[in-house]
Amino acid sequence: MSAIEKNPVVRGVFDQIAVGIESFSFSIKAREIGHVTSVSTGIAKVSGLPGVGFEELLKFKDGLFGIAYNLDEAEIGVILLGKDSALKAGDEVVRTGRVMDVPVGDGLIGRVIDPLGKPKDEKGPIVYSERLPIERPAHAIMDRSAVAVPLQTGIKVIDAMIPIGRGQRELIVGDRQTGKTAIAIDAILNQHDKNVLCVYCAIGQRASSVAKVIANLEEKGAMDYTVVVVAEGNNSPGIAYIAPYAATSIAEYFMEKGRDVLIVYDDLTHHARAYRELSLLLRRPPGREAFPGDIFYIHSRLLERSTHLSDELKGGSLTALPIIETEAQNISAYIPTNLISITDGQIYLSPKLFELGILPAVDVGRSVSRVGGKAQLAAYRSIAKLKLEYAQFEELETFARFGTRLDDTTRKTIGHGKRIRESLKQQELQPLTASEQIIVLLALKEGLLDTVPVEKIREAEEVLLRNSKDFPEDIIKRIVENEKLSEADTKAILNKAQTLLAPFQEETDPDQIKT
Ligand SMILES: Nc1ncnc2c1ncn2[C@@H]1O[C@H](COP(=O)(O)OP(=O)(O)OP(=O)(O)O)[C@@H](O)[C@H]1O
Repeated sequence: MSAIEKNPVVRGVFDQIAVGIESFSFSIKAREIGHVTSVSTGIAKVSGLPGVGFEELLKFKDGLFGIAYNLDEAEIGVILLGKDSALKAGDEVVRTGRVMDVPVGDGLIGRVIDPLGKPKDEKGPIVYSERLPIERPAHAIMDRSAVAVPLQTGIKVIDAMIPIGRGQRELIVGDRQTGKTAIAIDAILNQHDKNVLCVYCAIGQRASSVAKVIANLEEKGAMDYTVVVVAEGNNSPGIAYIAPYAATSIAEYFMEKGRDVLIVYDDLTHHARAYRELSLLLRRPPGREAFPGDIFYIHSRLLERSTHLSDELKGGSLTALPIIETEAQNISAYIPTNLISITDGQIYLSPKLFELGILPAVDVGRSVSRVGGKAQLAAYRSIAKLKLEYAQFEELETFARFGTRLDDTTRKTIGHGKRIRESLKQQELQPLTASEQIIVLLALKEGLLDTVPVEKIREAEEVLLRNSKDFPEDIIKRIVENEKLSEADTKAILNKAQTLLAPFQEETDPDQIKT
């Protein structure tokens, strides 16, 4: 051994080099590159990627992405997330090793984005806290709590007769142009002081309709607590397909932070159609109405993510208002029946009522809320009878049309029912607080409006609403705090209402002359 080799410092270096050589392992990371074999609207067939996983994100040229969907041995079917006009057979495709995800975080509030997380407004780049996969498993049963807190929509007919609770999934269903979007937007506007964050997801809507919704939200200050996710009608079907999942991941982020969130899917008919288009192009076998076999599953796994989390998981909630468009009022078509069975109730909008100017055109008889009743504010119990009275009226009204002579009781029921119908009308973009609703509906239920001519009901109601601040403050506070109204409270409200309604009362029975 030479003198240099005996030097302990040099020996130490030699030892370290020896250990390094021993532990060195040579590894080559293979990068799988496939090739496009064919392209059709919204999808591409790719070969040469044997290791690709289901729903893995694939990168095409020019920043175009796709989701691996059909995994056949010879080639895979890919859903394209963008314009495919430049794509052609032979182009390279690279695996990314990850699934599709979206940016989430407080920075998204007030923003309009596309389902890929890119901004669609002119407010600069999106600032986000993390990225979440768009498809996430729904929370397990043990993670969930019962629906116990109301989600006030501000719409009288809904809050009083078809109440929605936080964590519920309530379908809004109706023909085209029956006011479906209007109901969802009113529900969003009503959350301004309720600390509920909102996500509005437009799928396949016309750009002009989406612009109108955003303008309304902005004008009423609702963008301060809303995220808008837009997949327009002219986007590729892949974008429309992922939109509700991306929006749900954004909403879930806030829910998991303990916030109450409301999400609107406008609408899932377009979503189902986009998925049908993709499935047919991917040559999946068509079933009923040419929809693929897993059409029920794509919607159930989406809506199952809405829930009310347990206190251990911070107690946040995600309430879903999916919208579905029917054709010729056919609620027994495939997609409507699927969604009716997935959700916890439905608000049915009737084109007939819409034509008659009864807005919102909610058909109370065909609408139901399967869980919200338990979460409804206690004060609404004092007006619970209204729903029954309205149903009785609707039945009798049909008979009355035949010109039969009516007895006194029937005449009174019809007169009362007409006033209920008139009082349930409500302009869009004007949600009412719970106390305002209770004042009007209590006066209605106790018959104070029965002596007001039907054509003056709106005016009389406006007087009540204008003066709603003059009603005893402690009672209003109790309504909001979910306390039951005592007999004394009811009396106090009715006394005040009676004074305000005095100028509208007619001495004779206003229905006497007409029937
Ligand atoms: N309560 C209301 N008061 C006054 N106008 C209303 C009310 N509800 C809806 N409208 C009007 O009815 C029209 C249709 O409403 P909306 O766009 O909400 O319907 P939709 O069913 O969502 O339509 P689409 O089928 O195009 O999605 C709109 O012009 C809207 O302003």
